[in-house]
Amino acid sequence: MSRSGLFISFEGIDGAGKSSHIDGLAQAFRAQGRNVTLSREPGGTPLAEKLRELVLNDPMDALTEALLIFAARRDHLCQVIEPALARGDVVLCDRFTDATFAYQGAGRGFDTNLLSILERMAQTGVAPEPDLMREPDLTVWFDLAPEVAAERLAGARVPDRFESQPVEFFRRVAQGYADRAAAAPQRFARIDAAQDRHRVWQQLTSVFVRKGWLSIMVPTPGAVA
Ligand SMILES: Nc1ncnc2c1ncn2[C@@H]1O[C@H](COP(=O)(O)OP(=O)(O)OP(=O)(O)O)[C@@H](O)[C@H]1O
Ligand SMILES: Cc1cn([C@H]2C[C@H](O)[C@@H](COP(=O)(O)O)O2)c(=O)[nH]c1=O
Repeated sequence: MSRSGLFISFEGIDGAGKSSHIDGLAQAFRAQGRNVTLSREPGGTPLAEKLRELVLNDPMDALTEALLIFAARRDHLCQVIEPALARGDVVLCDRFTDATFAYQGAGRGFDTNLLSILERMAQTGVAPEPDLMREPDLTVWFDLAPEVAAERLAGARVPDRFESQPVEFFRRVAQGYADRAAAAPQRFARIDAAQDRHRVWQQLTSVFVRKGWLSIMVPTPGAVA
């Protein structure tokens, strides 16, 4: 029997802890017989990865930044996400369009009406249903205070154009995520990312079990039985 694809995005401010859990979820889905496509934004295709390098490192104005991000997203949808969903894969994507509304919209103060127009242009006409604007089936939001995220990231890596922003920027980004979640509560699952890794993993997997997408609670990756 063919299975429907699932498109799941992971969001949160830099350092919230998303990436620490995405591989574990991929393993959990694979253990239950699902094919998984792992990807990230900006990025996920050779072209989009080149655009990622520019967006994360080169100075540019806000419109250029938004256009490059949506160009990368369009390529990613065409080359990776839609084909994977058509095969019935579970697509686990580290960030998607909510990041654009949170970072470029709330963080940078870019016009969100214009972002909505770009979103419709970039995300429509790729799915088999011609009028469908592709969006995630579920968005897992790792909610963490910017001060805690900054402590976790301190000294961990050389900061890029976003990571080097002051804490006030991340307060606006965090509020941007909260607003997006409030506007689409049926799509969002909030994770309290201030908990320790084990509890974050438990809360995360319980979301998937409740939806019927994972059939059992999955042990924390690396945990000794
Ligand atoms: N629950 C946790 N408690 C304490 N530290 C954590 C927790 N989860 C992750 N970390 C640590 O915080 C740092 C950031 O985690 P991670 O890279 O997973 O975040 P992220 O949301 O993917 O960040 P980014 O989007 O900036 O890549 C890492 O050093 C990681 O080991
Ligand atoms: C998709 C997307 C991302 N960003 C920012 C957010 C992060 O600072 C970086 C990506 O780095 P990560 O370590 O892979 O999380 O890009 C953005 O500003 N707008 C977006 O749409």
